Amino acid sequence: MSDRPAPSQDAMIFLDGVSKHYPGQAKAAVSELSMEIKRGEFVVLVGPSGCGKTTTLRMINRLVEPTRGRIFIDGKDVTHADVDSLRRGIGYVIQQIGLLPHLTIADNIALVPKMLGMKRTDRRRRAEELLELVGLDPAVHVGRYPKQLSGGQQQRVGVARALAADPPVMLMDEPFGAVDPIVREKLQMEFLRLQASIRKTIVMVTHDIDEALRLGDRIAIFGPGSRLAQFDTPLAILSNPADDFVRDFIGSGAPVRRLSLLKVSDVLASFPSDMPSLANAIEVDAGETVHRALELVLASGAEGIEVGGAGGTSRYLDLQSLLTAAAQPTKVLS
Ligand SMILES: Nc1ncnc2c1ncn2[C@@H]1O[C@H](COP(=O)(O)OP(=O)(O)OP(=O)(O)O)[C@@H](O)[C@H]1O
Repeated sequence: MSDRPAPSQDAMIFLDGVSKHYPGQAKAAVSELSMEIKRGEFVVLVGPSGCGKTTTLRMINRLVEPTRGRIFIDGKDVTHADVDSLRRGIGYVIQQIGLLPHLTIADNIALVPKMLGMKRTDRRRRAEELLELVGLDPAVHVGRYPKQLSGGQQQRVGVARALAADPPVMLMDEPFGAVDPIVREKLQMEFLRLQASIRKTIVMVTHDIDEALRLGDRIAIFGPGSRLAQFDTPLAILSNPADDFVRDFIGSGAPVRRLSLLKVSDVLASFPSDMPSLANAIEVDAGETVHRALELVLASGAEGIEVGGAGGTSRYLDLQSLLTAAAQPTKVLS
C-alpha cells in the first residue's frame, strides 16, 4: 500500500502536491499545492495577480498539465486519465465567454449535448430548460445570435452552456469580470440562487475579495508563488485572518463585512439566555444577518432586538450588546 495521501469520502476534487513549471520560466507557477474540495462545495480561489489561480483551475480539467503531483476527481486519480472524458464531467466558464457568433443561443448551449449524440428535439428542450434556469426567457432568446444579447445575458448563456451536460463539477475563471458592477452583482446573486438548487461542486477564480466573500462556501487565499495562505469560510477568514498577508489582502473593511455574514443566532450564542427584556425592541429572526438587524434597529429607533417570541421564549439584545458581540473577532467561528 502507498502511504501517499488519499482523498476523503466526501471529496470531489483533491489536489495532492500539484506543481506547474511552465517551460522557460525561472519559477514554478504553482508549487506543491494540496487542497481538497468537497462535493457540492463552492470554493473561490483569490489572490494577487500572478499567484497561480488560473493555472491551478486549469490543472483540474488538465487544460494545463501538472508537472508534478496528482489530481483526483470523485475519488479517481485522473492525473493521466483520458482528457476528453474528464472534461465531459467538468463545465468550464470563462470571462471571454467564447460563444460561437454564427450559432444561435440554443445551438451554443447544446454544443456538448450534440457532441454526446443527443437528438435535435431533446437538445432544443434542454437549451430551453437551461435558459429558464439562468433567468433568460427561452421564447425570446432561443433563436437569437450572441451579438443580439447584452454582456450580462451572454454571460448567463455561458453558464447555461457549461451546465448543458449536467457536469458534477464547474470551473469558472472570472466569470463575472467583463460586466459592469451593477450587472455583476445581479449575476452573482442569481448564481447563488442557481447554486442553491443545483448544488454543483464549483471552483471559481476571482481577484475580487468582495466577490469571493459573497459567493464562496470556502475561500482559498493564495499568496505569492501559490502559497495557500488560508483556506476557510468567509466568516472564519474575516474573524481570524491567518497572517499579515491575509489581513492586508482582505483590507480594512473586515469588521463591517463580517456583519453581513454573521447571523443573529451566532451573536446570541455568546450571551446568557436570560438577558433582561426591552420595552422597545424590534422583532428579528434568529437567521437574519447582524447587518440587517442593525439596519432594522437604526431605522426604527428601537433599543435593540427581540428574537423568537412564541410561547414567551423571546430573547433580547440591546444595540450596544449587539455591536459589542459583532465586533468580537474570535468568538464566532462557523
Ligand atoms: N502559458 C504560460 N507560459 C508561461 N508562463 C505562464 C503561462 N501561464 C501563466 N504563466 C505564469 O505563471 C504564473 C501564474 O499565472 P496564473 O495565470 O496562474 O496566475 P493568476 O493568479 O491567475 O494571475 P491573474 O490574476 O493575473 O490572472 C505567472 O507568473 C504567469 O506569468
